[in-house]
Amino acid sequence: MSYQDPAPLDLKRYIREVPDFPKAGILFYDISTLIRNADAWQIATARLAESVLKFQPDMLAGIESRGFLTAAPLAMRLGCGFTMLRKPGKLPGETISHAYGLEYGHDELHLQVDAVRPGQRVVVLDDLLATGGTLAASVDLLRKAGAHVVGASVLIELAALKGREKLDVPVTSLLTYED
Ligand SMILES: O=P(O)(O)OC[C@H]1O[C@H](OP(=O)(O)OP(=O)(O)O)[C@H](O)[C@@H]1O
Ligand SMILES: Nc1ncnc2[nH]cnc12
Repeated sequence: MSYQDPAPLDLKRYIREVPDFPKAGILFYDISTLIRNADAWQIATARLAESVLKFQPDMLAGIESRGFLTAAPLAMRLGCGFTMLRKPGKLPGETISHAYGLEYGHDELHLQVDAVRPGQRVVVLDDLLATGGTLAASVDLLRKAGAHVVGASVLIELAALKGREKLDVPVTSLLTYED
């Protein structure tokens, strides 16, 4: 059964653009204003589900923290498991990690070594693709844990930063900003 969009809603109207956050020169795309609107968030989630469904995932992986917001409702909707890629010091048990650069700094992600079963089809979710460092690190970690990473999906893509070029899996995005 395929999802029928009830209205041609322009989701970009719900993304707040904040200049110079978190530091000078960065234009921050704030999804708070999208997710606080029930109708807009429901439509965004449904459209995202439609784009993720074609990867036929067994499991969705969400990236802390805004990636949890996109991945968790989709996992429920698609009947998939959900696993978390987390910032340092948050996950118990044995983890693997990867440090990476961001548009506005550096960070590190961790994944539990037993987070996925070998060969499971995993789609990694985030709210936004900028330089691609975060998603590239996530794909790397999921593969080290034995996953078959079949795709990556985001709400927002900042195309000028060419993050997509860092990824060797197909990427879907709902809203593309050219600059
Ligand atoms: O493509 P990149 O240049 O790697 O940037 C994208 C990442 O940056 C933001 O996360 P942030 O680390 O700010 O964490 P948050 O989700 O906890 O706010 C965003 O949610 C993505 O995860
Ligand atoms: N410009 C931006 N807006 C919101 N989240 C981001 N993550 C990385 N770059 C970002």
